[in-house]
Amino acid sequence: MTYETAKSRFAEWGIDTEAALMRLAQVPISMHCWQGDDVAGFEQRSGSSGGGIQATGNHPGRARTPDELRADLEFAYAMIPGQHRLNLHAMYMDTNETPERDEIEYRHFVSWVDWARDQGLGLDFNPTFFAHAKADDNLTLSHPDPGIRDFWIEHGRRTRDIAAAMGTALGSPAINNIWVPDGMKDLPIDRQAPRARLEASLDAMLAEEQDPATMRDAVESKLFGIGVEAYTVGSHEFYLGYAIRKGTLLCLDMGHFHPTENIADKLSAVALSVGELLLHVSRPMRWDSDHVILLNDDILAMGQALISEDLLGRTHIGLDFFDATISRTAAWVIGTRNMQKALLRAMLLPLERLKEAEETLDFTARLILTEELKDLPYGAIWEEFCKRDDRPAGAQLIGELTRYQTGVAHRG
Ligand SMILES: C[C@H](O)[C@H](O)[C@@H](O)C(=O)CO
Ligand SMILES: [Mn+2]
Repeated sequence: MTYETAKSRFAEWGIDTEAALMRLAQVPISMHCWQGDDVAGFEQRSGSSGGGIQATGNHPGRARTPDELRADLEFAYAMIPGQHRLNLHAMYMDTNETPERDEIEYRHFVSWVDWARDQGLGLDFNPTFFAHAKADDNLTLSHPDPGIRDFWIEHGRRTRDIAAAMGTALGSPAINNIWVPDGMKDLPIDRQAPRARLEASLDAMLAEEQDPATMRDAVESKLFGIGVEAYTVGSHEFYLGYAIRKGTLLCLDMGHFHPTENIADKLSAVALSVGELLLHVSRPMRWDSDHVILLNDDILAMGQALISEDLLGRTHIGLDFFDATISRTAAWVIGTRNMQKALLRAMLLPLERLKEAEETLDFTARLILTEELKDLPYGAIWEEFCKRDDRPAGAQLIGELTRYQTGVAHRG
């Protein structure tokens, strides 16, 4: 079906496809650097990923250097319509020096900033509280040893300064997202003390005021991780309360809740109490497995919540998945495009009509509408979106992804 035919099919429902295409082009997705190298990072002194997160698989083509990772990212962005962002972790420093985590400085990341500027990308940032000897107890900011807490507080402080410098350099605030792996394998006696220590450490880390035009703090909760099955210090209730009281962003990772919970449902609930949200869009399979996101019901619901509840303006969309059993570049491209497709579908809904049916309690009309709308030609609108930005779709995309993967397969 041609775009023009599809456009008139949508117009019959009062839907303006041109407005949707323009709107979608304005939505940046923050693509996570760690899908490109299985969360290994580029520190000379790094350890294993630890912290209960681990990429599984050994598909050829893992990026081994910052240059390889940037080349892979350039290819991936060239396959994705729109202008986007890169979400960088502190462990992805690009330097011949060997700074400890509590010694990192902006200059260790300046090559990323120069590259991002050239590529027209915004940057987001994260302290790395895992893959380090001082995180081996699975306790960092909540560790009972004040020396260990101070080490991580200093690391976190430095990442805020680096994020602010990145935001200043690129003219777009960097979201600095805090996730700590802290927890216990078996049942704790005192669940309160580590949480009180985590709160005090976060307060110390965030004490210096930063300009929100350059950087913003986010906190990411979690249910459990491998090795910390019994107790996570930074649980959802902990961080929800913290974000509300301290005015940080709240990060909702779709893999960090009980498997039957609907994460899209949480947006409108927490948005009444927190100003801005960060999403880690992911696909948990029975646990926080971080599978590449599909265009499935969960992602469609997330897109719909963002559009229908008008939350796009205060939600930063980041991705968090890592699969080492498939082409890593294809994983980025497929996942990011799926997020965009979910947003596009939501932008192509006749929302006023649907909301009116709901407001008047005409649930029959609402059901008829939602089901009939599923037959509209969304694919033709998406293809037009790709075409206008000179991005491939369908068989052409498959060819490009295969060609690139073949070219990087020789890497160890
Ligand atoms: C690498 C990220 O910081 C990490 O995936 C974190 O966001 C997370 O979700 C841990 O489970
Ligand atoms: Mn996450």
